[in-house]
Amino acid sequence: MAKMPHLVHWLTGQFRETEREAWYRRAIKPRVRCESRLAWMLAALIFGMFSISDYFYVGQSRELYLLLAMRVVVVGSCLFLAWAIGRWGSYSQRLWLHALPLWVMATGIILIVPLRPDSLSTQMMAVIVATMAFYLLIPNLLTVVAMASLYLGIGFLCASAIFADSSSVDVLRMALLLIMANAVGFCTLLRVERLQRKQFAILSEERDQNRQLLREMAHRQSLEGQLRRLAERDALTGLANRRHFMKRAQSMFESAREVQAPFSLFMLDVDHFKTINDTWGHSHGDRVLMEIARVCAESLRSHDLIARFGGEEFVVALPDTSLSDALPVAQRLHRAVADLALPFEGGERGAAVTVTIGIVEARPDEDNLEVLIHRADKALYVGKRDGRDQVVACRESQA
Ligand SMILES: Nc1nc2c(ncn2[C@@H]2O[C@H](COP(=O)(O)OP(=O)(O)OP(=O)(O)O)[C@@H](O)[C@H]2O)c(=O)[nH]1
Repeated sequence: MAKMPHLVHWLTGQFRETEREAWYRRAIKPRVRCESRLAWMLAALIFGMFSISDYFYVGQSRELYLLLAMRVVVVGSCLFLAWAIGRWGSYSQRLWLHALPLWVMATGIILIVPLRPDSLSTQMMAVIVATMAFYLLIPNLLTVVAMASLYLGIGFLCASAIFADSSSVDVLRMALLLIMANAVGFCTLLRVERLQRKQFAILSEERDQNRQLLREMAHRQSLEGQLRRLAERDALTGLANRRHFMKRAQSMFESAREVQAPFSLFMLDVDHFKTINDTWGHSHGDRVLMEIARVCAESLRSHDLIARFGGEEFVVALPDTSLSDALPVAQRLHRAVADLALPFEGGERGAAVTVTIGIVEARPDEDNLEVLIHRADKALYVGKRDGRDQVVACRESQA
């Protein structure tokens, strides 16, 4: 958890780190734009409405027209600036745009003193309300508001002394009231600024932790996936391994039995693989196995299952396939392997590799996958015994 007391400046209420402060201001930009626009529209409306009291104080005179002209300029400027803030106010880059209406409004309030010197007490109240509104109603940075409020207070006191002939005691009384209003507004806004930033810091930290957590979860899931694949795959050929084959083939076999669909299986064994190893080396033998795995996998349908059963032996499960349909598939694999041209180290073309395949179809009463594999093995043995390089189907009579 971040150390909050050191995070925010005690006097300005801003983050000490400029990067973080800029990030915060960017984050609250839309809200500030919207609230500022509404607040300035409201402030301009109220300031404009005081034209009614102008009429009662000064009557139809030159001062009234001057007051009306000044109010129109201030209201118009504030409305224009409210629109500009809504459109361009960024709060982090164009701070002056947010400060400008404060200074315009403050100038308008100060200018009332020479034009309506008789209503100083009402104006004093208006200044206090305006000061509080600067601090609490219109979103702005504390430093910006404090400067504008200082300008309003000093300007008003000076105007009162010069144009309303206020005594020094009255000016002092008004100065104390303004100091009080400023102190209350400053402390309240400082508290709000600090609280909002602390809240933002906590939220960002939580968001960072969540993101980190999500990253870790994704990493963990991908590791689990990798581990699962490693546990299910044969490291050399990338095909399913024996254990995974038994699990999946069993469920395929059971599904086929449930709907009484045909189910075939064949065992494929590389001929004279020992000789290949002994003649060309173990790594060439590995390449032969990988190539056979590749061509076999490419020749099968997506819902067939091929696995390396062990050594140079492969097994294929063919759901929804009868023996008569499995036979051409096995012959296709047999041909594809025979057509393989496996170059040796140095580019020399290798001798043809052949395979023997034993095929079997599950009987309707058969419910044991191991027995089915055993029968396919027997057909394979027959093929090996009869000279290899062939496809042998296990007929009922051979079972
Ligand atoms: N290169 C390589 N050889 C392997 C691998 N697994 C098993 N072998 C070898 O495969 C050979 C299998 O030999 P055998 O069981 O006698 O079979 P074969 O020579 O193919 O003879 P037949 O099957 O009767 O045609 C052995 O020499 C094993 O060492 C492997 O992953 N890579």
